[in-house]
Amino acid sequence: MLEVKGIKLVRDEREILNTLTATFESGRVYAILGNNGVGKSTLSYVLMGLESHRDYEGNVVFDGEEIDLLSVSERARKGITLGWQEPVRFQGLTVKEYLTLGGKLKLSKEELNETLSVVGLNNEYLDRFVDESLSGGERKRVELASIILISPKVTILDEPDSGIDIMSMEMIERVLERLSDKGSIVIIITHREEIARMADEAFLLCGGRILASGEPEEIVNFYRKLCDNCQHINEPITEGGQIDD
Ligand SMILES: Nc1ncnc2c1ncn2[C@@H]1O[C@H](COP(=O)(O)OP(=O)(O)OP(=O)(O)O)[C@@H](O)[C@H]1O
Repeated sequence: MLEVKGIKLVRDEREILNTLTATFESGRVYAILGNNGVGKSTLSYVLMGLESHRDYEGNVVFDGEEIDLLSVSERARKGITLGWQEPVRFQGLTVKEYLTLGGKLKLSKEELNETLSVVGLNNEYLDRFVDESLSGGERKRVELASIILISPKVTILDEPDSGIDIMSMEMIERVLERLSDKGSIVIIITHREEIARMADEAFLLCGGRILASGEPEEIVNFYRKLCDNCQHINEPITEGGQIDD
């Protein structure tokens, strides 16, 4: 279980995250939904433990242990992995080398091929290089395959569809299903309704706090009603007026 307890992160005297509290359980997919600039990526950096984002108040608790003082690599060793918004690029490294972590992961050909098929690539990609000779969408798919093979305990996917065409929503759904079947806590950062709908639970973020949480369909409707034409970015207001602190 991953718990976020009263996280507050301030930049330029602004509360980018504002006493944010949430609980994430194994084998479940969570969508963090919200407009540009509401704090979605910031939350993922706090969970990852990026050096630049460890000056927060509150606690991140993973399987009962406070991990606030742990670095990115220490958290990664505990099984917390982030898929970046930008597709990966590694000069001189083949897809096969990338997926097997340079040979450290002992994987059969079948396992590699099967995982590539989940992300919609065939085995001819194994000898290709993970550089600009692959399209952004192809590199994104390779990265998702790599995350499946690593089997993280927590998978944070920042805009998993960036650089991928609309036809590939099914592929993203297959990836999320595979990760949650393996027992991962999957947290997807998105502003796409189709992706939020794939989750078991959704959180709507605004002004660095959770404005609403619950069934994805419900939250998506709430998001559409409240945020689509929002004129007061990061100043959450409900129909009843300003939200209290
Ligand atoms: N170092 C910083 N100094 C000042 N403001 C910052 C800093 N880092 C982030 N912010 C601000 O914090 C807010 C939240 O940023 P964040 O990247 O988390 O938003 P987001 O919800 O992921 O947005 P997007 O959907 O555009 O990626 C933004 O208004 C951003 O400008």
